[in-house]
Amino acid sequence: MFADSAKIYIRSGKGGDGHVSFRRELYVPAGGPDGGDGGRGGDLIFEVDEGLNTLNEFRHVRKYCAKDGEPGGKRRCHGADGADLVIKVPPGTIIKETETGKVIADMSHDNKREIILRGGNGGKGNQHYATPTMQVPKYAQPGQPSKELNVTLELKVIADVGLVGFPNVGKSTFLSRVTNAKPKIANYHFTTLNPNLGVVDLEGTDGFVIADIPGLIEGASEGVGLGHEFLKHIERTKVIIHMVDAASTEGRDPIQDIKAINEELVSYNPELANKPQVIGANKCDVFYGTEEETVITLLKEEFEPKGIKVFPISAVSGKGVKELLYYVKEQLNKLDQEPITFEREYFPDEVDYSNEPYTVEKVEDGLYSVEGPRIERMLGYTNLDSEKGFEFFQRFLRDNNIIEELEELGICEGDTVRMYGLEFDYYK
Ligand SMILES: Nc1nc2c(ncn2[C@@H]2O[C@H](COP(=O)(O)OP(=O)(O)OP(=O)(O)O)[C@@H](O)[C@H]2O)c(=O)[nH]1
Ligand SMILES: [Mg+2]
Repeated sequence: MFADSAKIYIRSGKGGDGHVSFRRELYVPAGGPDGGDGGRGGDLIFEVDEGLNTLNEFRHVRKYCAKDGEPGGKRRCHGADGADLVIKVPPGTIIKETETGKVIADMSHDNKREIILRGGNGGKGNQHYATPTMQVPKYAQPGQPSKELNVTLELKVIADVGLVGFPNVGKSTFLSRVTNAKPKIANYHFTTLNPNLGVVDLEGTDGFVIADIPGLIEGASEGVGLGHEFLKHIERTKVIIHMVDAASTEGRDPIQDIKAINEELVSYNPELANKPQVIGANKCDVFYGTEEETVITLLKEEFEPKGIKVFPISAVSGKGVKELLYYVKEQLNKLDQEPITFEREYFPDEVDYSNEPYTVEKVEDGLYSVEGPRIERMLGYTNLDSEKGFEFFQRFLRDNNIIEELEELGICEGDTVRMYGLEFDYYK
């Protein structure tokens, strides 16, 4: 079965915690701190594998986690780094955040490898925290937490040209006529359920790729029929060949058909209206006498003033097909050669923690405590050893009104503030 989308859960590795330990040597009564640093957590990486062309594998495994970093050890022992996890995807895979549908990465063209979630840094061991005033630091930095996300993978067909139209108008017949592809052709609706790709080998040119998109119907943009699943493939094509049953073999009006499909395209994505479009007025071999001229003239009068050229063709006999292909190639050449890529809209690293709660409490006279996941996280990220880190820490307390709250509780100079095993003296 062809899978063109999959939902998975991904997680980077957590950083290993820093270690708290003290040197113990014979004849040395109180050795200094020697707790080692934790290892880095593994990154979660997506990589293009040119040999893949479906997302089938993601049907079986839905959870992907990079390895956590090991904690630091005694005697300055550095914890091992966690292994990265590399997820292989076919070219043209788009990674979106599941809940918002925002694009995280577009794995196509030059983008062959991208780190989607970074592993957490390892925490520093207590060996780093000895200062002249604190000889026995009982604190080590926790490792940075892992990052997790639910993502949706979508495989978009990368073709220069998309064949769109109602079911049964002859899209697959056309594809089989002009390319090496061998799609199923039959006289019923929705013969094609998955997009087929084919390469057009056009004399004197470097050819191009056509995708045969499954039949669209009214309401496709709202998910009716099979359209919704496949409309997204059209977004990536540069030129649209709009196939229509000009001979009305099923009794429908070709002009109304074209208008209906174009409305679906635009309501799915208004930018689709800007793509160059060419009409393949198919099944012209069915006409008798002057019928063809009458219908083609009507089509031309309706669409050519809008810049959409009409080509009478027969996908079965091959009549008119070459002319249409050369015109399509001309349109492709006119376009700016920039490949279509999807811009990044979602940034997993910029998760907003500003709503996480914290508590500021008076434990006893002269002792206060500040706690909460946000505080712990901040301490985990901050190297209090460095001047910059300490400045950041103070600014954080001020910006988040923590100092203000402490003052409201009646803190005085020289009192102690406890945060996750760390103790600070309060001075204005
Ligand atoms: N007379 C005639 N019949 C055609 C022509 N092109 C296609 N057909 C017939 O129309 C029917 C549908 O053709 P397909 O190529 O399967 O149509 P499709 O647009 O791919 O259909 P779906 O995959 O169902 O959307 C088949 O019976 C074809 O033989 C043509 O140029 N002339
Ligand atoms: Mg078909």
